[in-house]
Amino acid sequence: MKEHVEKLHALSRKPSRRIIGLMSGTSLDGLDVALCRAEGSGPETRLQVEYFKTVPYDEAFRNAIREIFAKRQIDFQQLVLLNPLIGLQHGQMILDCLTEWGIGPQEIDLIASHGQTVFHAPQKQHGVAGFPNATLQIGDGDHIAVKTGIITLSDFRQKHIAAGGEGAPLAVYGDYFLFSQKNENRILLNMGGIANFTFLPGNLDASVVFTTDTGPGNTLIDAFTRLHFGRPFDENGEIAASGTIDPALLNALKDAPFFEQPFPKTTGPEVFSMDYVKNAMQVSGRLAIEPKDLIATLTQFSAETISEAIHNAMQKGEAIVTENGEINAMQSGGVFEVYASGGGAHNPALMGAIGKLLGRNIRLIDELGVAGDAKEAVLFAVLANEAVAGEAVYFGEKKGVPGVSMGKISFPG
Ligand SMILES: Nc1ncnc2c1ncn2[C@@H]1O[C@H](COP(=O)(O)OP(=O)(O)OP(=O)(O)O)[C@@H](O)[C@H]1O
Ligand SMILES: CC(=O)N[C@H]1[C@@H]2OC[C@@H](O2)[C@@H](O)[C@@H]1O[C@H](C)C(=O)O
Repeated sequence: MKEHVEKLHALSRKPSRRIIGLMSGTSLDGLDVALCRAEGSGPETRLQVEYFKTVPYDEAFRNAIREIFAKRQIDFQQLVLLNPLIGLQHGQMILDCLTEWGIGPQEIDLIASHGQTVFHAPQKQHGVAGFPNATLQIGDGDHIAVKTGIITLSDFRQKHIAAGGEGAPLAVYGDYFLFSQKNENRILLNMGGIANFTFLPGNLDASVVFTTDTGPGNTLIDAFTRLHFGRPFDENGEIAASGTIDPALLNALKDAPFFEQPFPKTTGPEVFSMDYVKNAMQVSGRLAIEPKDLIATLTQFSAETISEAIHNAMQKGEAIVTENGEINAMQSGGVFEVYASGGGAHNPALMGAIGKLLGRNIRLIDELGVAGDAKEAVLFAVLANEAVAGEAVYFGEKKGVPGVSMGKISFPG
């Protein structure tokens, strides 16, 4: 119906847009809902977070997702049923947030929905000849649009893959638009289930902006804290702080092809799973390790792989992009600031270890005006803002940051 297209056209010309960004990540802790007001677009984007809430998932919903999450073999019907159910649940969670905030759905211009990643399979990881990079996010956007009455953009990662990327990390676009600062080289480190970072050069050159996953953030710490301690995560890193790092197990954990791959690269719990850890325990002869020592070692594993990735990317180097578009090193001269976000920023054991390994104070993204827990949801609001109101931005020829608009549009009627 053309009224919808006309509405979209009108909101692309509004001086500012109210956009709800949604993120539910690999930790399955809940849905992050960020109500943002965005003005302008691209590097001129100005964004204010008006409201933010993480709506926790109940145990039954979380378990239903876990049945199919990051698994090679699943009950196919469960996947099909969850696709609309997650859309409906997310739609209801948005309506509940709006009621709590005293805002009507008609006051919102757009929803930007990440959906739930159920399987991430970059070519380098699946290795199946003739098949492309692949990733799947479910939680259908049409269901969110119809449930809320709000135009919804969803399924952002497919365009990134279609344009040559691995479908992640997508944070890089919003990171560049919102957090670049002249004369300060910045690393924005996000530690969710999986950790990633964006490099923002102090000369603001978009063609040098770069992003990559580094490996596990909290996913393994969470899984083994759940198994051995019956808690969802190692609150404030207390278990890690009470344990001793096991060097043999740590070495075995770090022995994976992912860590040898050039930047940019992406991964997920498909690789960094409980079986991955059990295999490393076997290889290193540490099957009987004390649970608290295991948590300490897994925390150090995340800290070392994060720090080494940042260190390797930031070393002095001439070549930034190799002939085939891979990243060699940054022209940072080793001078940069690190700003952390995501749940891992609340874990002092992890933060402390990274600071020690990098020999610098790790700052919090909150200093730059956005709460660390809200950042990923905010970044999807930025992607939706770009899709409806942005101009083309050229990010150079390197891999991982194609200059394309992302998100599929669902109209409510
Ligand atoms: N106080 C705390 N102490 C230790 N860890 C914490 C604390 N608060 C949150 N976390 C960690 O943060 C995790 C949630 O992080 P976050 O919401 O950023 O992940 P996500 O968005 O689901 O993952 P991803 O970014 O990989 O998709 C929790 O599962 C837990 O491991
Ligand atoms: C496939 C997928 O969902 N990847 C997530 C995950 O969580 C962190 C890391 O792995 C990152 O690559 C990505 O999310 C963020 C939001 C991103 O795309 O920037």
